[in-house]
Amino acid sequence: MGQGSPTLLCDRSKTDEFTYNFLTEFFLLYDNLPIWFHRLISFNFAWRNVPVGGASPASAVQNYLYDRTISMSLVGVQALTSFPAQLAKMDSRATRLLELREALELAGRDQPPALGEERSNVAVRNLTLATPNRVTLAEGLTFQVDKGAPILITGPNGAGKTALARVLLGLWNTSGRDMQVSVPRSLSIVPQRPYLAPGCLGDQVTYPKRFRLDQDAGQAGKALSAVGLEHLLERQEHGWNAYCAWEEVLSGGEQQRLALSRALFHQPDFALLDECTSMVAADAEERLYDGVTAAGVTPLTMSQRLFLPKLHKQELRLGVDSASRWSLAQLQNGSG
Ligand SMILES: Nc1ncnc2c1ncn2[C@@H]1O[C@H](COP(=O)(O)OP(=O)(O)OP(=O)(O)O)[C@@H](O)[C@H]1O
Repeated sequence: MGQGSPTLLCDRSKTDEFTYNFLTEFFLLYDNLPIWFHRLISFNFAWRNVPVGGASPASAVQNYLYDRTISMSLVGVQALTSFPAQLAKMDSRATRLLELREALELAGRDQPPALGEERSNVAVRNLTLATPNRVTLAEGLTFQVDKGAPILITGPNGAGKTALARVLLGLWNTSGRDMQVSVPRSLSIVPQRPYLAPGCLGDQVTYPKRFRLDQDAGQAGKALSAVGLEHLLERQEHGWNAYCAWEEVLSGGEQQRLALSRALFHQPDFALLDECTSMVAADAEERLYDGVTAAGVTPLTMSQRLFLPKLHKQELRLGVDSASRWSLAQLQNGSG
């Protein structure tokens, strides 16, 4: 390098020094950028950034090597500190894979819910009801629901009422020695918080089927009146074809009634009614349930309390303080 070179570099030294410091900081912080890039840039600036009246290129290289040693050490320390977190992530992935393998093995061994088989009743035998993280909610659960003989499934919060609904719908895994869970194909659910599909008023009643005015208006009209929502048809300017954000326009109780109207429209043989009238005025509940049974739908009613006992034949109580944590009783008032 000639004599004139340092003078030229001195003129640019302030900017270069700032850029050098900035880039060094940057690469120290974001060490996941390729190390070679860091080396290349740093070396380039170290070579050019000789301070005013100062060091030779040789000492600039020395500075660079010193910086690089520090930065590499920091990179190493950072890698070491992040290692436990990475290990935990790997461990959780491996655990999930093992769980999946176990679930697949179990599915091969135990009988899954016989969703494909046509059955005329709901039959559950020796079921161990458990959450996905294997907290047992009930053991040896056994009951049967025949057509026309509604069952009331009660229990406090967290007892497993919705969990049982999920098992019957085939959404949760089942286990238990000699276990049997058989349900008819014609089984639907009316949940506590209904899903209101984007679509017209007709679509809300016929969900998941798309509403066809010429085919569905009659049956949908009957279903809407049975749940006391016939006024919606008049209230909406476009009748069945009215569109709006239903979850904003309808009250909680109206949304629940609308969800119930779906069961009356489709008329499945059995329906899991999971606290589906919790927001409906108490004096209207009985009429709604009468409408369900009159439509030939047999309810499996999930409720925290003994609810409309005269409409149900038996009570399955979950969360009972015994070894198996459930009990089954016939209801004397069950209507025939
Ligand atoms: N996806 C899930 N993973 C793990 N545990 C769950 C899951 N869903 C529910 N649980 C647990 O399963 C237990 C039973 O829940 P479930 O919803 O069936 O109770 P419930 O009897 O319907 O209660 P509530 O009357 O409050 O609706 C609860 O302890 C709940 O925390």
